[in-house]
Amino acid sequence: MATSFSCSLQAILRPSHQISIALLSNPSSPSSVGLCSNFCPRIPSRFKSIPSQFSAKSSSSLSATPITSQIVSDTLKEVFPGRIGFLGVGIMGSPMAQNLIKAGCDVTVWNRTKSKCDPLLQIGAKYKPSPKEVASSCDITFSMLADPQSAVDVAYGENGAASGMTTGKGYVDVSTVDGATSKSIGEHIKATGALFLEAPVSGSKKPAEDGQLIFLTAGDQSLYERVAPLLDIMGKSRFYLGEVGNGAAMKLVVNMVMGSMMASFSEGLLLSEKVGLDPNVLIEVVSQGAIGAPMYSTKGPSMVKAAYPTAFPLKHQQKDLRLALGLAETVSQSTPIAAAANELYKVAKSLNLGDQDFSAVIEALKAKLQE
Ligand SMILES: NC(=O)C1=CN([C@@H]2O[C@H](COP(=O)(O)OP(=O)(O)OC[C@H]3O[C@@H](n4cnc5c(N)ncnc54)[C@H](OP(=O)(O)O)[C@@H]3O)[C@@H](O)[C@H]2O)C=CC1
Ligand SMILES: O=CC(=O)O
Repeated sequence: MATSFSCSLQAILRPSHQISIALLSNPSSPSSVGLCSNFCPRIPSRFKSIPSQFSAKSSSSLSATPITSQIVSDTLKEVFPGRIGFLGVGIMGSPMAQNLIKAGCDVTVWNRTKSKCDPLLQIGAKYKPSPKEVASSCDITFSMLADPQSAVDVAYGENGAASGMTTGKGYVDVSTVDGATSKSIGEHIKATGALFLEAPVSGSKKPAEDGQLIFLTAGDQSLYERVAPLLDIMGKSRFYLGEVGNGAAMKLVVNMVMGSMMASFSEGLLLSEKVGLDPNVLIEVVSQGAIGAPMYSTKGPSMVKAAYPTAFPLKHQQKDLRLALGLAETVSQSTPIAAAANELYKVAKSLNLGDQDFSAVIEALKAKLQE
């Protein structure tokens, strides 16, 4: 109970931080300042991380009244008085739905493989046997699917979400897909009278568990504002990028860079070893310098041990590179580095590494070196 209360408190304060910061930093109320620094340590940094020109944070409904669990739950009802559906509870969808449930939201889940819903049902989620039934019983439905085909099937295939959508409802697709797929899903949703937002996320399994994702949204702005408190439960920042397709494009460009970085890092690890250096020292040097990225220090040590515990499946990284190359094609931009990286991920997939973490791309390089 204590855990779920503090989780709710943090989640509820986050969407409303502009006013809560003002109230809690009142010099006449030093104990309130203590409460803020104890319970919302991430507020200052997340505040900075949301570029004001892109964000449309909702205003606060919090008051200076001492916070009790009843007030927290009332506040949640005020910032989001609705039922939430979640379609697809794989590596990402599961912790995202879990954070909504822990924050006190009324969440109904569906997954193609039903057993993956069980841990969520145990902590209070409801279950419906099809995307259609989830959408018809919820106000807002999120989907987190593997790829364009599954996103389409779940959105407007047989018994898809669109067949349960009506005016007043909203569909938020957080899967990583290409812009054309997203637009097609948006058109089918809007044809029902409902609203559509694409909102792919940057950040992997751990950021999803920690509620630290970055949402790259585009589409209906009123829906964006309506779901902002929910995005703030699951993420640390959110960007509103305008027309449907822009969120997908931003996500693909980011993951194109990430895939190339991982391939290049793999090459460096293998070269360092070959010339007699300790690759663990290379990881340390890279991490301390200007090219340091959390990805290198978190994944590097296990890569040296040839272990690839899955956070971001390699097959999804290859899908993102493929889609990014398609995006570049639409504007006739040459992307030779991403194209070379994509070839490596394809080799890794042919070595049956698709379900391993994308850092397993190093195995494709090892195989090439042995040729
Ligand atoms: N993992 C990561 O670090 C990140 C992933 N992403 C993106 O998020 C999305 C989900 O990724 P992740 O959770 O890692 O992947 P998973 O492979 O763990 O989950 C994929 C989900 O899609 C479902 N699915 C796949 N095919 C179908 C289908 N034909 N019909 C219905 N459902 C289907 C799966 O159902 P089932 O359980 O039955 O297989 C599962 O729920 C992807 O687009 C990925 O690129 C974005 C940011 C980070
Ligand atoms: O899409 C993957 C990620 O880490 O972001």
